[in-house]
Amino acid sequence: MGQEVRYRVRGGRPLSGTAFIQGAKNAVLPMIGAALLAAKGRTVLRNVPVIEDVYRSLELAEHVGAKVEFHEAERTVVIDASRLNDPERAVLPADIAARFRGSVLFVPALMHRTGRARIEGVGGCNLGSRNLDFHYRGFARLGAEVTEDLERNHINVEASNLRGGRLYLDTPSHTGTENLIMAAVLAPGTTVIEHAALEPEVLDVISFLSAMGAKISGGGTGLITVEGVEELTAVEHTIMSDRIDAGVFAMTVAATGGEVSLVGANLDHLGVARWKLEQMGVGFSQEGAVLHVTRDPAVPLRPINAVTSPFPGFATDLQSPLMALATLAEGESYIHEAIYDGRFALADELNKMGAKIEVEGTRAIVHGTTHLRGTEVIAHDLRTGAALVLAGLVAEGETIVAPGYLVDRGHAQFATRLAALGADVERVVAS
Ligand SMILES: CC(=O)N[C@H]1[C@@H](OP(=O)(O)OP(=O)(O)OC[C@H]2O[C@@H](n3ccc(=O)[nH]c3=O)[C@H](O)[C@@H]2O)O[C@H](CO)[C@@H](O)[C@@H]1O
Ligand SMILES: C=C(OP(=O)(O)O)C(=O)O
Repeated sequence: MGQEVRYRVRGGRPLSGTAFIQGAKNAVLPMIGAALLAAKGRTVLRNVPVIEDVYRSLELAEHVGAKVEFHEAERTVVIDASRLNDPERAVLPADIAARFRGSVLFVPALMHRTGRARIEGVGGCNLGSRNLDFHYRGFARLGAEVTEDLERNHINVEASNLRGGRLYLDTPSHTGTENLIMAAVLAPGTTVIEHAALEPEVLDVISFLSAMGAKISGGGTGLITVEGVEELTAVEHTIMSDRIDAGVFAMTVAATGGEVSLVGANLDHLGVARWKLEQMGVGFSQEGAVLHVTRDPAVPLRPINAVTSPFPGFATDLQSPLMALATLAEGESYIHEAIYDGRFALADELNKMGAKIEVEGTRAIVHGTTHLRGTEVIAHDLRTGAALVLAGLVAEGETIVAPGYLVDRGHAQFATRLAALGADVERVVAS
């Protein structure tokens, strides 16, 4: 992982001012994979967040044969995938692919462009069991041959003859839906995906693919139909704003108190999280593309009950900052994590800071109000890291959150953007 990054946070300041919400991590990653489907021209992606997962994704794109430019100041990525046709290079090596979940989103382009893919590792946040069976079984139903090399822990996909088919997802998997759409767009015939994901990022990916020439209908209804086309064209697309980044900033304001404008945030994309935060005492008002968030620090936060579920339910990625926020509420909050069985590693870290959280399986009770004290805590995953920075901003004294790489996987310029609101937070790099 190279340099050691940590976040040093000192609590006690209310936040005020303007924060710029980044482009969505979970939209740009599938779009980098989708850009590789275009055999001609150059794809231009705008509003790309400058985060570690995007670096990894671009490294992977180069590894398989695409030409990539990342103009960071302009938040623009240019991808030329015209020479991506060498089956020998159709490999997702563990040293890159195991560092982020989005690596699995390269498989459809490799299948279509080279006829095969070898997956040597797929990473992402360590959230307990995270299967990819819907992806592999879906590829197989579309005509691919998927085999597992148990000795090496590799998955081999041979796909010389993809064609449309009827698919059903047991749960509406977010990347599963994107991956199966991408596998279907260039496969002759009709593909139907039942019980498809409804997340706004999935719809953004559909609109990107549609601009490229794909024929996709039913996005946002749970029943998606794809008519295979012969080729896709490289286009320009502006990535939607990141609803999880927006939710984390809104919850941080909820924790410290204050008034903040979130440029680019869309209240509708917060789904149920919006209503939960309002019940806790947070004020929202949307003015065009700017979301105003207020919380009066003199009025105690109310406790909350939340169950994570696919969009528009309470987003699992916002469950960690909600848990940190609930430690400040007056009374008992109940959280049921229904998507990932490994998301509660945060509770022990918050307890080290003085929180009182009991975990039983996938349910947690947060006893508030607690007075948080700064200490050294571990970011077990991306959102745990962000939640601990949030907790540090209301804790007495200094909180050190490490490894910072995990926060940097998904939040761009996190310390800089919080500091612009008056927070005392630094990203420290030890060599
Ligand atoms: C890169 C990206 O977009 N990541 C997001 C995506 O992850 P990701 O797409 O991996 O999440 P899924 O929606 O696929 O996972 C949801 C649940 O379904 C299970 N499952 C999923 C696929 C499968 O083949 N078999 C299976 O059993 C998973 O173990 C999990 O319990 O959606 C999650 C849920 O909103 C978010 O937390 C992640 O930030
Ligand atoms: C779980 C997350 O990401 P990933 O799926 O990339 O691990 C997340 O964004 O919180």
